[in-house]
Parts: sequence; structure tokens; C-alpha cells
Amino acid sequence: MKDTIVLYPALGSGHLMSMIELGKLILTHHPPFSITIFILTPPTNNNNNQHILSHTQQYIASVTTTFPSINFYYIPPISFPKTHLPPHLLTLELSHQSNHHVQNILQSISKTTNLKAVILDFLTYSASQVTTTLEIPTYFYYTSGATVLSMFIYFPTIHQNATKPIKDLHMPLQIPGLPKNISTDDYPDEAKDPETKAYKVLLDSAKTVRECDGIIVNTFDAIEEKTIKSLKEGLFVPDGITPPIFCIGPLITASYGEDENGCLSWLDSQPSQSVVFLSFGSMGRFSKAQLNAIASGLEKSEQRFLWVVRSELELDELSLDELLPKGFLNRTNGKGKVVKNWAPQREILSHESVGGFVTHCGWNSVLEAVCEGVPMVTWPLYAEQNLNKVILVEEMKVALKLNESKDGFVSENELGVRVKELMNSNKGEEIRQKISVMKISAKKAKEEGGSSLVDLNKLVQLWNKKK
Ligand SMILES: O=c1ccn([C@@H]2O[C@H](COP(=O)(O)OP(=O)(O)O[C@H]3O[C@H](CO)[C@@H](O)[C@H](O)[C@H]3O)[C@@H](O)[C@H]2O)c(=O)[nH]1
Repeated sequence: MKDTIVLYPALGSGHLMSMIELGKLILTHHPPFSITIFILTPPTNNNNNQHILSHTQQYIASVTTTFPSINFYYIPPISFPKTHLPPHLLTLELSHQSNHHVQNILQSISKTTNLKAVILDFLTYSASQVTTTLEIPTYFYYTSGATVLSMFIYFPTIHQNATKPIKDLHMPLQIPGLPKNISTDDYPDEAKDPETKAYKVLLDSAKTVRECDGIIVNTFDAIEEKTIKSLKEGLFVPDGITPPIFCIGPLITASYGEDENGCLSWLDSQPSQSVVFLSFGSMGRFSKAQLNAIASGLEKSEQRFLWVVRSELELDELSLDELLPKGFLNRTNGKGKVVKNWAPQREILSHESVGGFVTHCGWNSVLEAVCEGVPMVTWPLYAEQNLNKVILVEEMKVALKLNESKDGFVSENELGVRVKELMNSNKGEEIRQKISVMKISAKKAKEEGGSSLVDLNKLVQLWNKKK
């Protein structure tokens, strides 16, 4: 019977694609395994990010051809009220209601293969009820970095000791290994108000992760060394015993989706390292006022740019001409390129003409920039992105920070000044040097004897111990 590992990712391409890469990594280095990936089916009335869904489906189809030992199992759809929930909340709901399907399929897989482990995302954690009942070793794959994982694991301790809601604590977190200025204020909004459902779910999920058989993290020693050490030493849990930690990154996805708008050929015609790329992940959307400020800021910066524009859902039907300031596209023609909704980011970041990246600090984007040695300007939007910003700016020192107003608005002046500083100043050059060194470390981590491959092999040894 074949040894099988089941992966159960969250919806949302930032989580799903990263977990598929984990499957590919395991098979590349340990080909005798077979991998089954469970895919949740979003309700057909959830129209969020349809273009991204179709890109991920194309990618899944291509993986089936290149990695025939990866099987995809589509969890049957759950009937759901009309909803526009974002992918993370949708995943929590769907996975919670899909446990009976998960139980049936895991039992069926166990009859024909040697099921060694199930790997969950923290958003599909409710499936741990099933894996515990069936006594299947349960691991988690954390699609963000070790610093964020540490704060997540520490969350139940703060909750237990807090004399008031986390949003009112404003307390520094002086735990060895965490970046200096981190405080309870850096927790994402969902982890701040104990009265909300999101808070309760996060807490429950963090407690479950603390109890699992091992945690796999998409990071590597050279970028979060101190935190990884503290995490492995158990400094973030009261009893000092964290599940074994395996840092196997950087795992980054091959570009997916067509280059429908000719971004790459446009870059071919630009000078070396002259273009700043602006892209905000799979869900980053802006109001018309914010898009206008970005456009004017880019004009002021006088830099070449490639900008992926995504507007708030109700503006989705408007053309670029209608969304952006009058005459902007004409005035910047040749110097700038603007595309709507999607561009092949990974290939763009690896293009010789790209010299800077304005990012929402999604962890996949961060790792892609590190692997290509592209310095960043940080513009965190939601989830754990604010924490990622702190790591990039204060710890790794490979990014400049964009100053926002209290409501998160970035002025045209601020954007223009920061982009110019990144592309055209000594400070910008300093961080370019720094990230070039990290690019080399990222490559080494995944070579024979590198920290990430060593951790992967330890993980596989653990699986192989199970009869
Ligand atoms: O036009 C685009 C936009 C995105 N991407 C790709 O899509 C992925 C986006 O991932 P990420 O940068 O992590 O952003 P999100 O999609 O926002 O990811 C979610 O998942 C991440 C991993 O857990 C978290 O760090 C984020 O906060 C969360 O929003 C990356 O591989 C990009 O290369 C493209 O190829 N083209």
C-alpha cells in the first residue's frame, strides 16, 4: 500500500496555492509518497474574486499533469445562504460543516493506502475533530511566517491572563525572539475583541494548533532566525512544549494565470531595475479616492511603474479610464502600465526591469520578493499583514514603510515620496543590497544540507516512524 499524506488547505489562493506547493515539495524530495489534496467547493452565489478562482482552477489542472501522484478530492458543496463572505470566513464555515464528508473520505483512503498524516490549515482546523477520532497524526501548515505563528500560539496565554480585552491592553510583548517593538496592538483586528465570533474561532484554532503532532512553517532560518529558535524552544507556550516545528520555506508558487495584458513584454522594453511594481494580493481592493491618490503619487514620483488595479466590488464594472484621474493613462503612457485585476506577479518580480515592489505584505508576496531580491515599500491592508510589515521594516530591514492616516488612507504625496526614495536614494540602495544577500540565503535554504531541506527530511522521518 502506498504511503499517503492528505493536505486540507483553506480557500483563498494565498493559502491554497501555498499548500499545493508543499505537496509538490514533499513529492520532489520523497517521490514514493502519494498526496491527496482536499479542495473545498465555494457556493456558486459567492462571486468574490471569480477571476482568481478560475486562475487557481487552471493551475490545479496543470499540477495534475505535472505531478500525477497528487490527487485532488473536491469536497461536495454545502448548501449555504446567499453570502459574500471573504475566503477566510467562508473556509471556517464550510470546513466546519464538511466534517462528515471529511470523515467518510479519510476512512475510505485508509482502506486502500497507508495514511501517514493529515496536514491542516489553521482555517480548516475543525477537521482535527475527525482526525483525532480516527487517530490519524495531525499536522498544521502555517502559510505565514514564524513571527506571526509565535503570536498566534501565544494568543491563548494572553487571553487567559488578560485583565481587559486585547484591544485595550496596549502591552509590549517582551518575549525573547520576537521583534523588539511588538505589542498586543500588532495582533490583527480579529484577535482584539473577545465578544466577536472571529476572536472565539481564532482562540479555539490556536489551542488546537498547540496540541497537534507538528507544525510546518513557510519560512527559513536566515530571515526569522531568532524567532524560529524561540519557537522551537517552546518559549511561546506556558509549559514550554511546542509541537515539533519544521521550517521548510521559502515555498513560492510558479506564476499562474495568463499574461493577458502583456506585462512581461512591456517590461522587456524598460531599462534594468527601473520599474516599481504595485500589487496587493488576491483581495486588496481600493476606493476610487485611494486609486486617485495612488495614480497622482506615481506621477509625482516620476518613476516607471507597473500597477495592478483592483477596485472595491461595487466599482468592479468601471473601466480603468473611469476609475483613474482624467488623462492619467495618456500622460503616463510609455512610462507606466496599468492592468486590471491580475498580473503574473512571480514572473514580474523576477524580471530584470523590476527594481521595487509596493506590497500589501501578504506572506507569499514577501517571500517572492525575497527570492527575487526586490526591495519593498509596505502597505499592509488586513489580516496579519501589519505584523509582516514590522518584520520587513524593523527586523529584516528590506523595506520602507508607507505612512498611512488613522483610517488607512495613503496620500499622493506620501506614496510619491516613498516610491522615489525606494527607487532613487542611498537608503533605497542599502535595502537593495540587503535583500540581494537574502536572495542567496533563500536559495541555500532549499539546497542539499540547507536548513529547510534538513527540516523536511526530519518531518518525513517522523511520518515514516508511524507503521
Ligand atoms: O495580480 C496578482 C495578485 C497576486 N498574485 C499572486 O497571488 C499570491 C498572493 O498571496 P499573498 O501575497 O500571500 O496575498 P493574499 O492573497 O492576500 O494572501 C492571504 O494569505 C497569506 C498567506 O497566509 C497571508 O499572508 C495574507 O495576509 C492573506 O491575505 C502571490 O503568490 C502572488 O504572486 C498574482 O500572481 N497576481
